[in-house]
Amino acid sequence: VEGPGNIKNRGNALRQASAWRGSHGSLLGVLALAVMLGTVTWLFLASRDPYITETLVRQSEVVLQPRVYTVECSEDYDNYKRYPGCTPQTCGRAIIDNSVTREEAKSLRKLAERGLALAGSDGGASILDLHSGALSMGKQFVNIYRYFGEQLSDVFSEKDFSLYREVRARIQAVIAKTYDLDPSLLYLTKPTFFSRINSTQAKTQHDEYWHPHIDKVTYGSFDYTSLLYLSDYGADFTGGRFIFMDSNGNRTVEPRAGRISFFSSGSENLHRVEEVSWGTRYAMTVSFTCDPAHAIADPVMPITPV
Ligand SMILES: O=C(O)CCC(=O)C(=O)O
Ligand SMILES: [Fe+2]
Repeated sequence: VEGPGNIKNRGNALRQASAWRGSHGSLLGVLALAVMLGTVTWLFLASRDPYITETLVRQSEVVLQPRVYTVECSEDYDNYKRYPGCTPQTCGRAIIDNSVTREEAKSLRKLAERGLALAGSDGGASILDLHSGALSMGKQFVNIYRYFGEQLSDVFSEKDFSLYREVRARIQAVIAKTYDLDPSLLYLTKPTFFSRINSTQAKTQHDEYWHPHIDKVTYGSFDYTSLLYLSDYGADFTGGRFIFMDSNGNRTVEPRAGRISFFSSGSENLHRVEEVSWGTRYAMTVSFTCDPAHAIADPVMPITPV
């Protein structure tokens, strides 16, 4: 309950304010408006993730025809021999969800889980490369074929390797079809690997998967990069979106099990992976070169001596 004193005080204050407003009214109004506008703008910008500008495809969507985004090719390809029918002439990105089934993606994830359970990085990012045999272990890598030898027949089967080959061939076919290439002129190249990422703090540079990079610079032989996602953004993990870093903003792909994202590997497709904040993210990197000298054979089940 306000006493008479308070009412009097307020009366004085109001009188003083109105006298002041008499001479400075319009200036005060403009200032107040500017401060208000500034605050609203700041709140709006601060509430947005500065790295995300546009989502190309959400986890919940199912893309049944390749969703293609064309970007101008960089000059990177000029520094390499050109292979007609393969070297990118149209560059860009594309996403497709029905070339690999979710069942197949699940089987591949199980394969990756079993392989990575043999060791794994101390930091948040582990890889398993069935071609070279490289497997993250602690702060380094081991060669599974040498290190685990015969034990591997308890971990992998011929079926796992044939599934890899089958899926690799289907990815190759969809890339060729989308970019109007001769599929027989694309060759699998290295490295090709499964990745497992969680939110454990990085212990070595190998764990720092989130840095922006250009695959053609990082891996040399790549002309087309593809990623087959083996787990679901939002359900299996959070963070971990794939981000194309264009000069006019970022464009993201939300991983979905069975989703293939493929793109030309030059600097027109600078990209990074957002840090995983919760859960575990599995993916498979499968890339192709136009240069037969950089071709590798499909991984094969090691023959165990009898
Ligand atoms: O896992 C991803 O989404 C991208 C990985 C990547 O950029 C790479 O392997 O070069
Ligand atoms: Fe990459």
